[in-house]
Amino acid sequence: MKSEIARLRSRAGHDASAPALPGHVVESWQRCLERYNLMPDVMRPAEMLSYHELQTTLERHEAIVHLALPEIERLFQRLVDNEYLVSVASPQGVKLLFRCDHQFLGEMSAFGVLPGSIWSEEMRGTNGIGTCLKIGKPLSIIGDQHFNVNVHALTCTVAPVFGQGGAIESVVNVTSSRPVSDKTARLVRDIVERAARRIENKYFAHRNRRLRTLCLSHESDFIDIAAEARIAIDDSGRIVDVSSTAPLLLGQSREALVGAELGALMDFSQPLEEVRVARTELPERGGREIFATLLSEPAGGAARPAARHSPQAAAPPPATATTAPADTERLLLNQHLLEQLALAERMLEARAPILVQGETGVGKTTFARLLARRNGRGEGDVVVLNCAALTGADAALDRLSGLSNFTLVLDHVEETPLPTQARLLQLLSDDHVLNVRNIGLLSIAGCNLADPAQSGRLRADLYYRLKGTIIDLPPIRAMPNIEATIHAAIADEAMARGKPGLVLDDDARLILVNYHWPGNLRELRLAARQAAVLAENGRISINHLPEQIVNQIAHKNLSARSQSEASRIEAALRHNGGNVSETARYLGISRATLYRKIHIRKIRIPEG
Ligand SMILES: Nc1ncnc2c1ncn2[C@@H]1O[C@H](COP(=O)(O)OP(=O)(O)OP(=O)(O)O)[C@@H](O)[C@H]1O
Repeated sequence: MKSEIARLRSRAGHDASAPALPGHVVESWQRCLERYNLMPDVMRPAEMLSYHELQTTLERHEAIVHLALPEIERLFQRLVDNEYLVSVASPQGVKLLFRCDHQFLGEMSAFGVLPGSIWSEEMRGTNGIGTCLKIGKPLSIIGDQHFNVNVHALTCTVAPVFGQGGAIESVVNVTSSRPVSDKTARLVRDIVERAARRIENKYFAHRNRRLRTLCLSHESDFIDIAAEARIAIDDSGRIVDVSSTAPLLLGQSREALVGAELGALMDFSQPLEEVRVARTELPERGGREIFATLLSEPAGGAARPAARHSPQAAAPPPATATTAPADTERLLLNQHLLEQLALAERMLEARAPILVQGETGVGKTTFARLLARRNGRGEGDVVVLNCAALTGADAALDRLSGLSNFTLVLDHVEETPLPTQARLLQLLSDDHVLNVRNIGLLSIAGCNLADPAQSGRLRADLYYRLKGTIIDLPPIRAMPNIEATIHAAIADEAMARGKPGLVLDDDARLILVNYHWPGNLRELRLAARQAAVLAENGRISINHLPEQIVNQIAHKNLSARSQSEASRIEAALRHNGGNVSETARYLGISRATLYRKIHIRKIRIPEG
């Protein structure tokens, strides 16, 4: 074997005295030389999909792309300081999702690492994505383990995401062009693998959303979605689908598991639908404990098929309800938002009600719709009610009581008229009924309902019925990295107008960073749109920004960075008529802190 490797090394133009190669690299090199007839020093022209082909491919893989998006963002945020590029590839090796620091992008594109680039082993030789697709295992391809000498600077760590029947559905990949220590490589591999398992488990829940699915774990708290295995069961209690981790957890092959009776495999002491968590021990696994929890059930009870096509579920939506439109918005998914989304998704899956609250324009409705759409109950099964416009006797509420299997979004819940509050409470009070009818409950409030100043808008019993998990979406001015949010909004609007790579002049940037954004994301989006439309010669200057924003800030000395906070505080004080308490609340800081900042920065408090 040693001489074989040396022979391969010299045939592949590599240093024959270098450390031993892992087996998967040797086998891949063999394929490159003997099967694909590749030459190590000849790079074929970068194989790329056209823009149109990439869009079509993205649409084809829409479900997994959608589910992978938050994971990719999370991975990127974790690894960004180490200059990693994060991507998700299709089963054909096409980089579909792509997240990379823009400073690093030029360097990566020189290696042909771009959105839409194809990284099959046949075309590119040994590489993370291509070799993972061949062998179906997580792996790293480090530096000169790549077959082609032109990409020896890269280190790629990858993990497959498995779908139906154990086929690879996508590959999660992180790439760096910096030397990586063994310890870092191991850590990164663990992070990537866990991300792949989380995507896989979400995808499992999505594709089996019409079936009863069980979540299995060695831990009874089910906190770590990456450590869970999942199985889907049909009406007769037979296993019809298993996640890639199920064979390992249950000590049986996929082939043995699919088609088996759940009851013959595991003996739970209580019926699963009656308990939150059931426990069993498997003799095959040395009596090791396994915990199971019911993840989803088709509507109408355990042993019945989903009610999606039943006359009830197919009834037209109530008159004042709107079915949530397809989520076509290009969202700015920052770390905080992604974490909130992941938390809310998990809680909604566990049938806990969610209350989304925040100021105008922070994205509450968008968040709720995105969440409802992702909530394993299927696209289209979302009913949005504008509570401010409902009367207690509204026919929409009557019709609601006949529907099953959907996510109910209650918008402007703090403005619900009192008679409607009573009726809503009546409809939503029975937890058991909501579970059996498979109804997810999501409310949106334009204020903090727990705030003493706001409490009393809702009856206490209804508030506690809807409260569940609270998601507070922050205003832009309270975001830790306002600048990144602004740049992302500009880049997005620029892209949508076919003007990628627009640059913000320094003055324009300082104005946007210093502004306090009372209209939040709505206002930012519109300002970014105006700037992108009016920009000339690839630059956005002060003249391209909305005049009223410029007027509020322009008289400041914008060249001083320290002005950032001072101007934001001054603008916030003006916005609140000089009232310090209101302004402190508005900025999310204490009154004492605000006074201290006013004193240090010598800020003038405007007359009320
Ligand atoms: N995550 C996001 N990324 C980018 N833009 C967003 C995001 N969320 C919302 N927006 C933009 O902000 C606008 C307002 O969002 P949305 O209607 O969800 O806010 P809201 O908090 O419900 O506002 P209101 O309380 O006034 O109804 C949207 O039309 C969208 O353009």
